Amino acid sequence: MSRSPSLPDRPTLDLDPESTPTEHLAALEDHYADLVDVREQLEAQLESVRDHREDLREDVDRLQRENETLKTASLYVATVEDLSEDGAVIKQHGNNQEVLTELSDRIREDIEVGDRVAINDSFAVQRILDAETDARAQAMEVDESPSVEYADIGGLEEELTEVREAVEDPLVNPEQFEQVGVEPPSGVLLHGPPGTGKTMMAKAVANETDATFIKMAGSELVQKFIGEGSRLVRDLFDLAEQKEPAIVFIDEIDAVAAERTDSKTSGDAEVQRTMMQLLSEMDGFDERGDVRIIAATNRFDMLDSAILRPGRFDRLIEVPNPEQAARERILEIHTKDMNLAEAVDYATLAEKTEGFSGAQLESLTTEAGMFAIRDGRNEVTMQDFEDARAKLEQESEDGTSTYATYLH
Ligand SMILES: Nc1ncnc2c1ncn2[C@@H]1O[C@H](COP(=O)(O)OP(=O)(O)OP(=O)(O)O)[C@@H](O)[C@H]1O
Repeated sequence: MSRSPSLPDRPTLDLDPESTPTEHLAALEDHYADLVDVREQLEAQLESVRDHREDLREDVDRLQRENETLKTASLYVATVEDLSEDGAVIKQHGNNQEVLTELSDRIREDIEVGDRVAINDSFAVQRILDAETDARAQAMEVDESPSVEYADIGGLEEELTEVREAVEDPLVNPEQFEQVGVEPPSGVLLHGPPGTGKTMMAKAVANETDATFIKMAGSELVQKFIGEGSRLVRDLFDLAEQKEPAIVFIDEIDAVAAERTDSKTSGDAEVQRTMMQLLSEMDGFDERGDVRIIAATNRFDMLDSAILRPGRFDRLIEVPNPEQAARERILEIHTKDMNLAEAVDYATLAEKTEGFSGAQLESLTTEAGMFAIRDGRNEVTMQDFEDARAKLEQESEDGTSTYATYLH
């Protein structure tokens, strides 16, 4: 709010040249008195503006402190059950404790019955949270029928066979496992550098088994509020059960399943709780029906061994960067709709792209196409691929490429 006090009028001095010296002096004295008066008014205004500035400073300090507390303290989540003159009746998630709590003016303006709110240790409402459905929709990607096919994946034949055995067979042919008397593997963990086709494989299996693909990034499970991460894990598995057959894909699982360090911060404990929820969902998996779970990580070395125990992620599949033949195949897949000059040779291109991931090879083909377009041609030449490679390597050296560390 801006406050601009109006300034007093500036006194003027009109001396009559005809006046006597006595009148002259009287006029000057009057003028002096006016000036003193204005000065007093201005000083009073200055004082009040200073007071106002002090008030504002105090407000800023208080808000900063509140902000800090909000950022650092662990908060609990509750639902607003009722609103009255006295405040709000809220029910805390997890223990279902009902409490009547007063509301600050700021919160009172916006709060409604049914809202999810963040509360502190003294049950004071700190924030109104986004609607649950939004949080859920944001955190999960649901694809009823992904379009990736096995044929779209270059290389990774053995890896794909393993994934299919562990995920597809139990969905398509469960009797086989019953007849032989073995439990199908619970969870499959794909590990390897970024952009090597882990997500693609999970999507392709979902497509080929007519299962719904439900993806959640591990980083989404690391939530600010106590109980929220575990709640999302429960939501994830409940949704999978509703949509069965379904494939649950948890990307970046290391975000919740990294080996604990010595730190005992509350954030760490919360991540630990989320992981325990994930493990317990997996342990109770048999009753879940046709739901299979695939997880992926680029940081296998960091994982907590609890997650790798039998009955959990007990099928580990490494997904490496592609070898020569696989690189040729990936280039072929990603150029199948491109108009290539005759001289474009996959084997030579594959030789020159050692160390590239599938995702980088895909960027290479797109970049090569862009060079042709910029040059006004409708045919992509070997030189375009060479220019594209130079550009990607340059970006990798400058650190502007997402895959920088994987380029040699
Ligand atoms: N083996 C492959 N065959 C064909 N295309 C591939 C292959 N690997 C990666 N790609 C291309 O790269 C894109 C990214 O791959 P994907 O998302 O499957 O990688 P990811 O291993 O899951 O990576 P991240 O670990 O970064 O999540 C794919 O959409 C695809 O176009």
